[in-house]
Amino acid sequence: MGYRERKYSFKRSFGYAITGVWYGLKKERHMQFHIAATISVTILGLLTRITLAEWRTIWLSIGLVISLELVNTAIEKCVDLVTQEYHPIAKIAKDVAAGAVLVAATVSVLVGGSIFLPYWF
Ligand SMILES: Nc1ncnc2c1ncn2[C@@H]1O[C@H](COP(=O)(O)OP(=O)(O)OP(=O)(O)O)[C@@H](O)[C@H]1O
Repeated sequence: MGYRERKYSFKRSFGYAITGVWYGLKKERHMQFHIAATISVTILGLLTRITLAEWRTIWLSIGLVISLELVNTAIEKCVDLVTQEYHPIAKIAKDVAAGAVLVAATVSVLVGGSIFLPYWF
């Protein structure tokens, strides 16, 4: 049976997904920036004593950015698998995927600012 026809158990599929997250954390320099930002925001949130509702918004923002960074990495890898040559469509695919991360990161900064700034000023 080819690997495409195999049905994996939930536990095994979960293991593959964790491997994917681990790859993103280890190899992607942008991901390391997101992790540093997550740690900083968590420390600031604890020091500022933000509310549970505010933590939920922060967690959603962090999840959105990190998830999109993982999808961006997956798209980059797929494009590289298809072509190592310059191709205008490869450029569009990678630029649009990177744009999705940029949009989410910008919204997260706005969310963080709108939560923290009123406490501080
Ligand atoms: N095959 C290609 N054809 C055309 N343009 C490409 C191609 N590969 C990359 N690019 C251009 O170079 C940019 C950077 O691509 P690259 O794959 O190095 O991603 P990156 O953003 O540097 O990601 P990372 O640093 O996380 O690997 C892309 O956004 C795209 O504009």
